[in-house]
Amino acid sequence: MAKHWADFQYEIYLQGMTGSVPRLPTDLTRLEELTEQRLGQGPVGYVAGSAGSGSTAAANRAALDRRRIVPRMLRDVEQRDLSVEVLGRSLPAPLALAPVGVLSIMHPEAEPAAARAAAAQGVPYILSSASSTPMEEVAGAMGDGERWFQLYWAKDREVTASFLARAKAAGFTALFVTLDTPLLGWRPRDLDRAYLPFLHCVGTANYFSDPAFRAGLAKPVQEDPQAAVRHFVGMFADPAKTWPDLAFLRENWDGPIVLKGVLHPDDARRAAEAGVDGVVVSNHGGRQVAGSVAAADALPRVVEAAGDRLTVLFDSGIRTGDDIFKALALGARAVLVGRPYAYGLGLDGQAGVEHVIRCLLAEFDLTLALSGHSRPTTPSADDLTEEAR
Ligand SMILES: Cc1cc2nc3c(=O)[nH]c(=O)nc-3n(C[C@H](O)[C@H](O)[C@H](O)COP(=O)(O)O)c2cc1C
Ligand SMILES: CC(C)CC(=O)C(=O)O
Repeated sequence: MAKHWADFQYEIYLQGMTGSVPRLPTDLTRLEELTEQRLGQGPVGYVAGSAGSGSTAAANRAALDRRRIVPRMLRDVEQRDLSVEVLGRSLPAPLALAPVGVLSIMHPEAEPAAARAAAAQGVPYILSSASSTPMEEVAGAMGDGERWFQLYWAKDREVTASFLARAKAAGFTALFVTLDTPLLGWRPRDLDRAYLPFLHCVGTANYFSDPAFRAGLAKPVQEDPQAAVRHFVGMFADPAKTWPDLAFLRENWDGPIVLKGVLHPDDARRAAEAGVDGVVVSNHGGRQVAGSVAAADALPRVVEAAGDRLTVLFDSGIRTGDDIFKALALGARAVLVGRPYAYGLGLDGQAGVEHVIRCLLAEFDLTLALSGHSRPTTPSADDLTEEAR
């Protein structure tokens, strides 16, 4: 019989017969608290935090919780295949690791450890351009793993061009352009501690090692790290960009381009007209617009607008296997997960990230089967019911 992701469940029980239990909880919602106990409030506040009073992050969860699965019976779910095609690649399951910057605040092995975990489990890793490690080093850690690159679209054209050229040379195939962060959102949890993580990784980070970025500094990074961070904050994103500017990226990137942070169906239509390949329906895990629509509530309308012109991915609030099922039933091809793997990294390095991937996919595999499906492409709105708000 084919190996299923759900086999992880019995692997755990069978190891229990020799007295061993998992090092981390299998309910991933417990990881935040454990990470805070281990690493303290500054780093975990940054990762866990969100915009304003946290209403968008809460709405993301509520929109997924409000939708309930209506399981179907007697549909032969013995042989299951979780693979999906995304951006011309066959993925072993509908999951990728979301771009999460500055991971050295979680663990000294940072992005390379997360990337190795993704590669070991066959899941794509989307490297943040705000990585605390130069992209070439992360790529070198990944072996054959699927490498996707996330771009903050800098004010400075030379910096953007340098990032695209470096990403291409390092073997990254798809480009995820994040649109929802032309400015940093209002994040009280970080503001109250005056905690901005970039000073903590100024010596190593991807930006600070970039030749085009360094060319814009009056003094070397090591001589004046605060000035380097100030320069970064002023140029990493560009609030003046508009849709026609996308032509520059299309001309300078050969592979698939995906726009991350689309919530309105008209923006999905514009994305299709601009000739990009996909969108991520996302509100950045609730970190940007306080009071924003919940990502899962925005998903069906974007899927409808995209039709078959765009691949629609989803993130913001995925914590369990049933969340993945619901996102697919609402029309997403695959999902990204952010904070849970950052906590896994903080608690147990590469092994912690692998644990998070395996738990999510084992639970998803079981949810799929127990709901009457054997393929991730078959759940639909018909499998869900929506409870009153
Ligand atoms: C600490 C942290 C850093 C992030 N850094 C980036 C980033 O550099 N680029 C980006 O596009 N998104 C970034 N995101 C957003 C994630 O890619 C993703 O959209 C979000 O985490 C999904 O929500 P979830 O954490 O609830 O899974 C970051 C999120 C967190 C929590
Ligand atoms: C603003 C970025 C540099 C990092 C990010 O995307 C985030 O903290 O959500």
